[in-house]
Amino acid sequence: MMNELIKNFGAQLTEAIAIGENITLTAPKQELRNIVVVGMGGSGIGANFAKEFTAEERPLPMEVVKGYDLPNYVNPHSLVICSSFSGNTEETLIGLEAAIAKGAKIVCVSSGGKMKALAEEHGLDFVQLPHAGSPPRACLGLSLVQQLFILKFFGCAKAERIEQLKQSILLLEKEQADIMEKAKKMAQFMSGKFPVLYTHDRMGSVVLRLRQQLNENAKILCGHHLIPEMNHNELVGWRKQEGDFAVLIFRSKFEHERNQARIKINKEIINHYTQTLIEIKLKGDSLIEEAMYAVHLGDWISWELSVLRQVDATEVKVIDFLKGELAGQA
Ligand SMILES: O=P(O)(O)OC[C@H]1O[C@@H](O)[C@@H](O)[C@@H](O)[C@@H]1O
Repeated sequence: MMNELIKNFGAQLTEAIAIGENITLTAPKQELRNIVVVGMGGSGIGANFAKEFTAEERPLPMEVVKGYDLPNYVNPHSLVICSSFSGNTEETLIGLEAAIAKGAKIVCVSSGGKMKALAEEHGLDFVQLPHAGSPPRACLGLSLVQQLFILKFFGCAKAERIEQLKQSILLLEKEQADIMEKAKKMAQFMSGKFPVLYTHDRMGSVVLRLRQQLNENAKILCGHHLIPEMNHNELVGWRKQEGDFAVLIFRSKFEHERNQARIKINKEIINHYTQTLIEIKLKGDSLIEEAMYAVHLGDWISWELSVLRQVDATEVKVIDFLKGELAGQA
């Protein structure tokens, strides 16, 4: 059941750190100049988090690819991390094959599938994830933590980030009951409304994650955007809205001070058009702790909404249907 998997998030982070502390990676043959992570859905988003968590210290540019095409600049000076929980996602496998052809330094992160077979065939670094067969989105902790360890190995993440992950586990343990209670209330607040999620640009992965979880677990559409960029477009879109919205603004201690000023004004403006706007203050002493707190709260919200809407949180039959149709057209 999805609620059991959600409940296990802290334990999953612990398991992931133990795996990360023991991974074996090999040094690149060429000096690295850039990083590309290829991954879709629940496996791609781990890279969005890892990119934000290492923004301060990472000396190399990092791009997250969620599609068929690797950037033209990928070459033997690139680190390409391919992340697919099942190891069978079409776009990610095509990206992996392209990275092999371009001679990039490659690390694969997967529980098995075709990705593991390709990694073995080409002698690539491979990080083995456990729990094959689980829904990839319920294994975010596993893939995200491995990406941080991989970045650390290549000199792109501070050791402190792992310590902050450990702190997050303690925070989640402490806050578990409160988070579950909050999630219930939030789900009631959001029920029957179109959720619009906002936060600041240093933690965009948080709202992207919640959007994905609301889509797949609660089976609803959702919008999300970031401040300040949404001040240059989406804010105008509020002017002639007639829908029923639930606006959630995730507040963080790590907002740029100008974003703090922006959020205050944004709230006043949006409140003219909808009264159903709430702020969620994220707990935690680091960006990583705040983000893990938000992931856990958001996952529970998606679960509670699935209960209210009487939908099965686990099934994603329409994605399976789509994949079947695509296979028929190969
Ligand atoms: O992590 P992998 O297996 O590549 O899956 C990536 C994504 O694939 C989709 O089709 C769904 O199954 C998503 O829930 C999943 O996050």
